[in-house]
Amino acid sequence: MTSPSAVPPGGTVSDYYSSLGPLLQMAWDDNFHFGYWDGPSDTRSVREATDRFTDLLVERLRVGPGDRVLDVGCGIGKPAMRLASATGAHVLGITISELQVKQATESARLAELSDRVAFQYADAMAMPFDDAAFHAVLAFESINHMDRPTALREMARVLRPGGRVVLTDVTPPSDGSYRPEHDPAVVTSLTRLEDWPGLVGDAGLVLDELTDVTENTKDTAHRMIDGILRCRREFEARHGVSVQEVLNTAKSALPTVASAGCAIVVAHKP
Ligand SMILES: C[S@@+](CC[C@H](N)C(=O)[O-])C[C@H]1O[C@@H](n2cnc3c(N)ncnc32)[C@H](O)[C@@H]1O
Repeated sequence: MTSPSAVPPGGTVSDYYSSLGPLLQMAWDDNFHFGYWDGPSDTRSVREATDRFTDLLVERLRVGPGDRVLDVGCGIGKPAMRLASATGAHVLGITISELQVKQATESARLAELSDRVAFQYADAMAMPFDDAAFHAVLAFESINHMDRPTALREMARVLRPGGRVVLTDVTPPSDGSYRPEHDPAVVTSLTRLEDWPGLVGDAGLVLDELTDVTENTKDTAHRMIDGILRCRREFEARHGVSVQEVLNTAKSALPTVASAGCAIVVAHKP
């Protein structure tokens, strides 16, 4: 477990996760993404619901043993390890945070998956990989931190013909309250669900699925708040930093995510 550091003014995505990551791990899970529940009668825990969401994306990748999958914005590696275990594929996770590379690499070593799962620092908007290097690309709740057209073009470039891109995006609250010009966040931006067919087509990909899963992910916000309240004392004792301080430094992204929706996008390279 690492200790949080403050996000400097104008801080980067990497600063944001250095600050919020340790709190997310304690209050939520090592999966840094939304949970997926079938409805009010679904009693899955946060761990189960976040793994479930991973499984729903993994099945859409359609990969198997020997395939090479790129996990764009891999967090601390939990989805990549689950993907490799479930499919037998080789997975390379990239993130813009050196700290996450370190944590994810250590987790893969402990899980004895280092022969098939690796992590490296790389910017998804300028990837250091050859064209057509991967059979499939996963981007789980990471493209909201990127310039979408640039990131999608890069994903299309490194993908083999016939390969699939499977991603989730955070969508604006349906009440129209999201105002990009009022959001000082440098770390996240939202786009409407209706923009996705155009984004995919402009990147040279063919859209296979666009599903609004907001009804399934909407419990994420209140469960995360519950988690933060539950671990508050333990977090502050362990890290010597107040939870409020962490939330203040991360607040550029939190108000939007708290009432945001979620979409699954699947596309392939012709
Ligand atoms: C919400 S987390 C999701 C992590 C992981 N996919 C998961 O589901 O647990 C967003 C991730 O995107 C990464 N990220 C954001 N911008 C990036 C960029 N330009 N290049 C590579 N990774 C980036 C962050 O470092 C972080 O790992």
